[in-house]
Amino acid sequence: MMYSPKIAILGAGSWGTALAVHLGRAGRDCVLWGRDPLLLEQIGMLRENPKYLPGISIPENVQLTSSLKEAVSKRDIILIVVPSHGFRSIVTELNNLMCKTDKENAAFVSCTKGVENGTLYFMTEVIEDVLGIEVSKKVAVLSGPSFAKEVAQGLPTAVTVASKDSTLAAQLQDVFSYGTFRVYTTDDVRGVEVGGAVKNVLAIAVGISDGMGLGLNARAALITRGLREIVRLGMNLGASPLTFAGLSGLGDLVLTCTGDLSRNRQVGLRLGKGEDINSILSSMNMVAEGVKTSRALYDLGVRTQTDMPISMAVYQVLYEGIKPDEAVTSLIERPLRPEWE
Ligand SMILES: NC(=O)C1=CN([C@@H]2O[C@H](COP(=O)(O)OP(=O)(O)OC[C@H]3O[C@@H](n4cnc5c(N)ncnc54)[C@H](O)[C@@H]3O)[C@@H](O)[C@H]2O)C=CC1
Ligand SMILES: O=C(CO)COP(=O)(O)O
Repeated sequence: MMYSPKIAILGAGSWGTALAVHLGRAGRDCVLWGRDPLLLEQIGMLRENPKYLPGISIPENVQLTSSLKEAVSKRDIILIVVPSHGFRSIVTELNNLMCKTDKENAAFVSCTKGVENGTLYFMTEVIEDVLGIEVSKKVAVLSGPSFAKEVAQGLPTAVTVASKDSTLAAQLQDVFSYGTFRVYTTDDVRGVEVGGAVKNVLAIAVGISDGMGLGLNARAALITRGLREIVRLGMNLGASPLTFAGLSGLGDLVLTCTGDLSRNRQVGLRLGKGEDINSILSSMNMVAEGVKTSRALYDLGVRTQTDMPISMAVYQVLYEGIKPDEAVTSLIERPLRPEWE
């Protein structure tokens, strides 16, 4: 019998809306939840999200609600697509409002890319911490190179679903794969989360370099040495190095560092041109995860004794008032070393 799950998508920003559009087109039973009732009402009237994904029509079969309780009642799959700083509060609300049976029956899928400040938890760890679910059983991650706008436009996209539960990973692969959207599976949950979180910080670094006009050689160097940082951290956290050559590693790193649709790259470009981080952030209506993640990554680097000079330089620019050109100089003047060690 065909697997026909009921899906809830929590977060009506650009990515949540794009996923709803995609799943709606695939004929899936899905409901999109957003915290802003007025926006949800507007989306319902226009059948598009004017704030986060204008110009893209949302299929009629996508249900809409601003009631979290209603969204997650009797759902088989719950996609969490809110920024990492709001992730814990949503999961805590779920924990409080879902009945035991609904909690036990649902699979929880993080579509968020970041690390929680303070705890330094990845999103599946936040889920486990709050819901007390063994990660191996009911948790998955969806990640990879996937600009919301392009997914919503139906352009070819390949992503990765990671879960320790191979049956769940295969079910999600089947649920999401439709049209030009291809899904691969892996059991390396932590590796996929590391790649998705760190690439946002590195995209800020590449944006800074490009914004300063440092050229294509510098861009390639930052991406390649940045990948080295992802691999080092990932391996210190028990991930498989192979994961970082995949879609959620190199794939998303290249996309975010070079694609102008990236909000993180845009933050970097503007920093590189001399703008102040506070004025950049106050002008944006969307999240650039790398800004908050760079702080958590700094702490994670210290805790795991991982050498991550590019990520650290981004942290210094964002939080310690170091000027972009000083950060570049300090990277270039580092002691010379073998490429692999
Ligand atoms: N936009 C993209 O192309 C992609 C984004 N992602 C990831 O998806 C996550 C969400 O990003 P976007 O949808 O792009 O962000 P966005 O900035 O477009 O929208 C964020 C949404 O979350 C809501 N929100 C913010 N704080 C919240 C909270 N505390 N509780 C509940 N809702 C809250 C906002 O109202 C908004 O609806 C991020 O981790 C991002 O890295 C992943 C792949 C692609
Ligand atoms: O994660 C993304 C694409 O895979 C989106 O990147 P930004 O958050 O930088 O826009």
